[in-house]
Amino acid sequence: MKLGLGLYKHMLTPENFAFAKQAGATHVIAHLVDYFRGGVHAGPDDQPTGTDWGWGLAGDADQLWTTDELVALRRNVEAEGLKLEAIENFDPAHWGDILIDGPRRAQHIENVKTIVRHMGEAGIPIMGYNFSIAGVAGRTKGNYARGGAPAVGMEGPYDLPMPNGLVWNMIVDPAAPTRGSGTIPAATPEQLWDRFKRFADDIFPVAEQAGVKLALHPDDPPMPSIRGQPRLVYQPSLYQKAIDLNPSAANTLEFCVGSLAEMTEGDIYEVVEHYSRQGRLGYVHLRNVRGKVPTYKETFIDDGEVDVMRVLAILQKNGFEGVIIPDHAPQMSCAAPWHAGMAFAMGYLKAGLQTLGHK
Ligand SMILES: O=C(O)[C@@H](O)[C@@H](O)[C@H](O)[C@H](O)CO
Repeated sequence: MKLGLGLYKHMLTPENFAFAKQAGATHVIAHLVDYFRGGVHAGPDDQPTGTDWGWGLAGDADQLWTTDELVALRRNVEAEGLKLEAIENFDPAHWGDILIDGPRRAQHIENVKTIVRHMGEAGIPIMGYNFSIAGVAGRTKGNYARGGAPAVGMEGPYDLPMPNGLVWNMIVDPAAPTRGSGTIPAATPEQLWDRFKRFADDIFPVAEQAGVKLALHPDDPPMPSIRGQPRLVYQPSLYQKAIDLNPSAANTLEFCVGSLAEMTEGDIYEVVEHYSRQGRLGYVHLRNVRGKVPTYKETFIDDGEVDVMRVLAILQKNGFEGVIIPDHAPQMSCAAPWHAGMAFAMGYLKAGLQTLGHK
């Protein structure tokens, strides 16, 4: 097992790569979608929570990530003595119509094929993704964690219908907020699973050929529906449905222990055992929480309901050799809230890995 650090797009800098290295990381997971562009956020280093118009503006629909820029990113990470393990999240501007089965679905499928091929050419092995219509929506922020540290959680369901022009909690039609253009029709769970199966059937063969694995994140937060739209993996057993849907070696999991622990069903240790035994974990988000949806709260990694050391031991027992990242953490009261919170989480994970014999 290897320790990594996830960095948002605006944090992909030599200084933050050096921070990752100093905090004990050997790998980086890079977000290339700018969640903070044109939205309402407490601050750029914070986790995005957004407003009823989501996190902010999606990217340029016509500008896919090129092989050259992916190679440059990988080389920048390697220049600091780290490895680039994965890119996390497609840009809703590039793939949104796959999620809502919109008129540009065929083009968006070609976009994803192109991005996956470019990743293979650039030598980046994993693409983390979150197959969700409403996206990471409905989270709240508060002084939820130890010592009143700012953290993310949920304060109840979030059912406000999604306006047209919003997909995956980001604005894909910049004119929509001023034009007012109605709401997206509610899909059915069957329709969502059909969209996922068609995506899998179209993309996994291309990913296999490109030498890239796709890693599916569970719903965050893992509610059966958010904003009137169904969710795909909101209970642990649904991860198995996603795995069984397509036997491709490219079909792996972005195994978020925090989101899984927020689910109302399952025993987290049995869940970790069940999925790590199958050898289908692309990489792991290892963070801690108290409570379940719709009112869970994120905690410092040592202070939640999950015995993180026990999770590490199960992953080790089942031979997981991939990357583990804290994903996100409560912020700490000091000059560098995000970095301090992340450093605490990294130190804890590093100690846990060392107790299992990892350097
Ligand atoms: O704030 C964050 O970074 C999280 O919301 C992500 O872990 C997100 O859940 C994943 O990237 C999947 O979309």
